[in-house]
Amino acid sequence: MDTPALEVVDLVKRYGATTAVTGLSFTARRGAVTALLGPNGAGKTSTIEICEGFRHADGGSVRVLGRDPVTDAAELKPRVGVMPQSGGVPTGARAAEWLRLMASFHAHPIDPDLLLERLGLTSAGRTPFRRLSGGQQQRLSLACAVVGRPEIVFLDEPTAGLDPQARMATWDLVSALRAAGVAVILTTHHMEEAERLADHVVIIDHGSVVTEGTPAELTRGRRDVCFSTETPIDSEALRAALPDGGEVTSIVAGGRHEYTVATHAAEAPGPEFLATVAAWCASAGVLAEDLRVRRRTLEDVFLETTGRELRD
Ligand SMILES: Nc1ncnc2c1ncn2[C@@H]1O[C@H](COP(=O)(O)OP(=O)(O)OP(=O)(O)O)[C@@H](O)[C@H]1O
Repeated sequence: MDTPALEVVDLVKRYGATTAVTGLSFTARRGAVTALLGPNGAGKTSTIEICEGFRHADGGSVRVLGRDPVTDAAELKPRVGVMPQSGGVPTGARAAEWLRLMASFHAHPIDPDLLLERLGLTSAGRTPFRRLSGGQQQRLSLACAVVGRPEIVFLDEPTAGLDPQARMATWDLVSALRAAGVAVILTTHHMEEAERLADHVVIIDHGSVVTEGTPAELTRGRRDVCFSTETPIDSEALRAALPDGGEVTSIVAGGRHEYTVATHAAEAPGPEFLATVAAWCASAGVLAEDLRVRRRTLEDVFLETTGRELRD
């Protein structure tokens, strides 16, 4: 079996009295995108920075391409791409010159001009880093991380604050890296990003893994029945009509009442559950518009596993 591109075992990181990472373990494959999801302060950046060799662990172990990120740093440097959350490029450096310089450190780099074009940065090539927009700075950092054709690349919130076009260009690049056999490790707060890009999702909270799997595995077997109405319904009466009790929640959006009906049964609601909801609506004279079975999303799973309270 292939050795994993990244292996994190029982990782611990403390900052004074704060334990940011508490026995965290996961692995990441080559040719796959592994997404680390977690609320603010969950320990994602600390974990990534230890993997990058920028921070020392207080316990556990990390192997990047089978090597130790601190003691084998020199050997790993040309094989590992790093896009930090911010910075990494001198403020006065012109975008294209800097990327060409980065490319010159590698034996078989991607053509820097091609990469600039791909990320929509060609016209900003002569602009010093500090004068680039936030989104352009981010894309240049991404270009620097991948120009050397790394075997593994760490992207810390690569699309935070990007407009939809720039986000799409970033997603395309991540998909191309994956197809080329690169192990992509990314942190993100965008559930859609994880759902679309990730082969493996690791949800982290309070410094350890709360659940992990493919997006399909994580959302499997979880479905709700949803519909909307012009006027409010008697939610309690609908709940009472459900075979297993179930749960009816509602929100008001755009002046409409949107209902979500979930089952408490272990298995996903089947055709009869949908029929029960439809039959109750008919008997109550409720026109259930947009009635559908909705697969639960990664965002639902994220909120279920990490809770709804706000973090510092
Ligand atoms: N250099 C530091 N000194 C002290 N505490 C730190 C330091 N870096 C991080 N922490 C603390 O460690 C915890 C984990 O932070 P970390 O940045 O790893 O989380 P995160 O999951 O990346 O969060 P975010 O999504 O907000 O980027 C937080 O409580 C944070 O305040």
